[in-house]
Amino acid sequence: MSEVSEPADPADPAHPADLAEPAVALNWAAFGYGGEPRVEHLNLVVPRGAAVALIGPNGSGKSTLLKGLLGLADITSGKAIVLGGTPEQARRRVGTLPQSDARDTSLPITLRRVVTMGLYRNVGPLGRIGKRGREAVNQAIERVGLEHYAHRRFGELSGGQQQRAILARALVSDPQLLLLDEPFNGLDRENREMLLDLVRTQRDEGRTVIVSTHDLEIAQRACTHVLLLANGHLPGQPGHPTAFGPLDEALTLAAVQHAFHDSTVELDQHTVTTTREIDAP
Ligand SMILES: Nc1ncnc2c1ncn2[C@@H]1O[C@H](COP(=O)(O)OP(=O)(O)OP(=O)(O)O)[C@@H](O)[C@H]1O
Repeated sequence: MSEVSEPADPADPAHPADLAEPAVALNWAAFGYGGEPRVEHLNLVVPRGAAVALIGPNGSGKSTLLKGLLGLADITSGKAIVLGGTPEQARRRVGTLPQSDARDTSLPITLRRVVTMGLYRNVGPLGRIGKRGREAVNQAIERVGLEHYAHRRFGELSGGQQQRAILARALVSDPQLLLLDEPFNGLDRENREMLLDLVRTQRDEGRTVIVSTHDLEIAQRACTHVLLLANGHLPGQPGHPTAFGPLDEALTLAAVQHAFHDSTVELDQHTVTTTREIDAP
């Protein structure tokens, strides 16, 4: 016989009633800039604890979708619910790793300071980071294996270490949703394995991860779901989804070929690779 539980308190963010809500629900949503959609026709529900691989060719709107979920790109039509509210309301509970080219490595600050910045949205840059905050910073740095580098200047770290530091900054506030924009770009094998492991751990701990990538092996090894985006058929048209669902149902060769309609798609054992015809020798 199953147990009868207490009624849910919807005001308690850690309560199961809150966790039963999807992490993201998009209802014919479109996101873009200056009122112009760059990705559209998004109709999907991401359950809590899912890890979604966001895959599509250049320009299909992966970054725009991630920015839209943070309230940093316009919602030009439809509706977007993130962690039960608007993207702006959810932002404090979302951790982000922007694309590496959006990173300023010239700032003369330590890795520890970079990670501490992940708490500013809760306390503000002039707010006091108490003992708990300092412990959270230590834990986030340890989690990405950089405890011996905490006092190094951020700009002196290798690309992979910088990526880990930004990841620690995303994790330090214990976010319920992680949005990672091409975090595997330029990583060597060791950093890549560490990041794959971290995505799996986040998911196992009940957090939701949406990770954009060009690498289908990452989807296959770390994710539960896949969202495939395609470019519009004419230049300048917004991107749109071609498949969304659990990985074993949605990540098929046909669906990938559909998304990358201007590329050659090959299936090699467990790995699917795409080559743009324009780039092929
Ligand atoms: N800030 C912006 N203002 C106006 N248009 C933008 C802006 N950022 C991106 N775009 C346009 O939106 C479209 C989608 O770009 P987006 O960066 O979201 O695609 P993507 O799938 O992430 O591409 P990539 O794989 O190259 O990172 C592109 O046509 C791009 O030129």
